[in-house]
Amino acid sequence: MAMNALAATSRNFRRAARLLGLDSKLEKSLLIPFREIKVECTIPMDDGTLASFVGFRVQHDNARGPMKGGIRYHPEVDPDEVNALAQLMTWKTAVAAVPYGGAKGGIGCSPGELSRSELERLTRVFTQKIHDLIGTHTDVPAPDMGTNAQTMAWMLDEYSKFHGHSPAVVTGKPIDLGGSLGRDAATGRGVMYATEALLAEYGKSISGSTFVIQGFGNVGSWAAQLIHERGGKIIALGDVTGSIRNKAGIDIPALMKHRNDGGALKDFHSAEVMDSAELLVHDCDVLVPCALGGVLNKDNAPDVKAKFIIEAANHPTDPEADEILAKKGVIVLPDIYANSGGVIVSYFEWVQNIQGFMWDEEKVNNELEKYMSSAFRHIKAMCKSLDCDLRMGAFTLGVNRVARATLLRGWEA
Ligand SMILES: NC(=O)C1=CN([C@@H]2O[C@H](COP(=O)(O)OP(=O)(O)OC[C@H]3O[C@@H](n4cnc5c(N)ncnc54)[C@H](O)[C@@H]3O)[C@@H](O)[C@H]2O)C=CC1
Ligand SMILES: O=C(O)CCC(=O)C(=O)O
Repeated sequence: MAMNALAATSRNFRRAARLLGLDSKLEKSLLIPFREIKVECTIPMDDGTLASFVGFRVQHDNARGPMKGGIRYHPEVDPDEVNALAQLMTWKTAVAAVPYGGAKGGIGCSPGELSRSELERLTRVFTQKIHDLIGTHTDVPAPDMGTNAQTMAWMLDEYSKFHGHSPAVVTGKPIDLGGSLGRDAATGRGVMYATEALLAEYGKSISGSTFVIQGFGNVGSWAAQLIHERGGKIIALGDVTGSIRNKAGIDIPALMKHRNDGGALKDFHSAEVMDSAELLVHDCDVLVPCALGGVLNKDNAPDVKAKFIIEAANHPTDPEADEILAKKGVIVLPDIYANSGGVIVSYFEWVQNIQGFMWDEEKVNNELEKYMSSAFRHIKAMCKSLDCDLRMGAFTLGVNRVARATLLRGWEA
């Protein structure tokens, strides 16, 4: 059973605040969100009936810049989860050293059960309800689970009806509307760079290591392709429809083709179907969760066999699981660093929109690699100076940067 996401994230924040010796009033102020928005979104469905959904945007902190974070469409979206994810964005943008604060949004819905036109109407109504609270220099949404570049195109269009053409109000847009080359792959590419950096610390590399991946959407499929390209052997993989394995390594380009042709994972010809409950505890060198939060908890952590966990998803590991995994000697690379490639390239997209100048893909990927490797060095330095694990190294790095910005702005009023 997973812990409440907000309780788990706040627990990690408080541990970091204690390690940093943060003033208790500043600690309290950093934890409370700047603003929580909850809106009713009622739309006509294709059959003529009305349906109502609840949309959220939590703007957690803006001390370091405009608030930034994705919009999730998923049935389990709730205020505590969005709040936790918004808080994680604040520490993540600080770890990545991009000039943003943190936010996250979502709508409680099942996107797979809505038609394209229903999704468009829902996105437009949600944007109408929040348009005066987001903006290029206040809060900049992006895609997350269940949303994509098309969702951002609808948000951009709806927002622009109120405020004039505003390409930098969302990132993760289609290239034709000012999206950045490389943004689609960026989170997965960042996961690959982060994995390389971590394995190198232990004298290992992607090539020759075995991987298990949960989630085969934007993040999971790009991570799988890039790990595969670098010689990593992906021996098991799963999504919401089921899981597959192949000891010799799954042929990822063939699986991509199968998926893009509309095939389900379980019908992929050159792998055997396995029980999804076994996926996260499958024997491997590196486990890469790329789907939901809370999937590694006190119930399954004792059975994890991976030596390394790369948190490509947000908040896949409970603090209770962290303790169990640490005792087993499993090294966990935390989400606020491991999946920061997405927001880093979102920053590049925003910069390009504001400058009105497009970068080529090579520049995007080279800059992404520089930001990822710099953040890793800074996290390692925090781990060394505070004698802590990678999660606390990343949290203390992020929290300290936000605390400094807050104090510099004159928090002591
Ligand atoms: N898209 C982005 O740029 C970023 C995403 N993330 C995080 O990465 C994770 C995945 O996001 P995306 O790939 O964008 O979402 P997506 O919607 O493109 O893909 C989600 C994947 O998770 C799978 N999934 C859903 N429920 C599952 C379950 N119960 N068991 C197994 N698989 C399940 C889906 O089948 C799908 O393959 C989320 O935690 C998200 O917050 C983090 C940073 C940036
Ligand atoms: O690209 C972005 O702005 C945010 C992506 C996101 O939601 C995340 O990193 O969790």
